[in-house]
Amino acid sequence: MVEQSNESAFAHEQTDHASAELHHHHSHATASKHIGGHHLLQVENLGVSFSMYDSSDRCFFRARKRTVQVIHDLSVSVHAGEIVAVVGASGSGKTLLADSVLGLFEPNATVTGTIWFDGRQCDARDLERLRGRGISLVPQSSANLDPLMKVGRQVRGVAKDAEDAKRRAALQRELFARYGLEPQVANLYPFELSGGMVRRVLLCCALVDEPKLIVADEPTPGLDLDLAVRALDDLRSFADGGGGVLLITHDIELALRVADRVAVFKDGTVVEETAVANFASPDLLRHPFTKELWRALPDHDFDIPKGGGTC
Ligand SMILES: Nc1ncnc2c1ncn2[C@@H]1O[C@H](COP(=O)(O)OP(=O)(O)OP(=O)(O)O)[C@@H](O)[C@H]1O
Ligand code: NI
Repeated sequence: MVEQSNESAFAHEQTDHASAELHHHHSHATASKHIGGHHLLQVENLGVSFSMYDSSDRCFFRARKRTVQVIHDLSVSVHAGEIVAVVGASGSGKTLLADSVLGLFEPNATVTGTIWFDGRQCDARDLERLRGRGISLVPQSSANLDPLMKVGRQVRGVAKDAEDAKRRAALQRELFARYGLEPQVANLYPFELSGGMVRRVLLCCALVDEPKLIVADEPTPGLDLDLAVRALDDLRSFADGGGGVLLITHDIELALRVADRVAVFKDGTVVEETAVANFASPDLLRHPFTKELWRALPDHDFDIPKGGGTC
């Protein structure tokens, strides 16, 4: 049961008790400002909770609301040029983190904390405005494509004016060429695409908006290993071109192949944010859960691709 009164998503929080948060941050203005300006994305002390009717209470008229805290005290950051992988178990709240960064809030959600993007502190409305204009989502599945619209038109998206339409058309052709999609793919409908083509089309949809940050929510499930690796390579080249990527995945092996840093997500929070290079040895990992993840890796002499970022 969803409460419709929009009890408070972020925007509301910004006016009341998050104003306390704002003040809190001002009290260490230098540190916070430095952090906020230094990173492309900085999420600090994010909390997401939902108010719900208690399903154990069978009498409708007596139904009481309760609050479920799904994300608490979560901090994570992404520099320009960097892929930060958020790894964690299913159902632990990873998608809610993605939604929060994109300013997508359920009506029964209460979101607290601070999000900076490109040096600016953002409230819910700012994040909504940034969606597709700075921050773009690469969603998990073709369910995000319109089944009745040719993919070329979907990739080009909605243009502001004639000039923007021209720019988008040129960029769509360029992106198709870059990602190995034949020009005539633009005239196909989503059902005519293979799994690998869908993945590249979804990436092109995000890239045509020329974002600074891509949030990729589980971009690899359902792809065979070869395609999964190529999907991540595409994100890598975006980051190498100066973009930032928040890569949400439960596949730590793939994350270690492509990311610079890993944020380990457990029970609704990030318990450790560490350079990929630290996965070379469990002694370099701090949290017991991260060490556990390390032990679960099938092959411990994998290639650590690069030195990894430092914070
Ligand atoms: N609107 C909502 N009201 C109540 N609970 C919600 C709502 N949206 C999400 N949740 C709960 O939040 C929890 C985290 O969900 P989320 O989808 O973020 O997890 P996830 O880590 O992305 O999982 P997966 O790996 O399966 O994609 C789930 O238990 C879900 O039931
Ligand atoms: Ni998810």
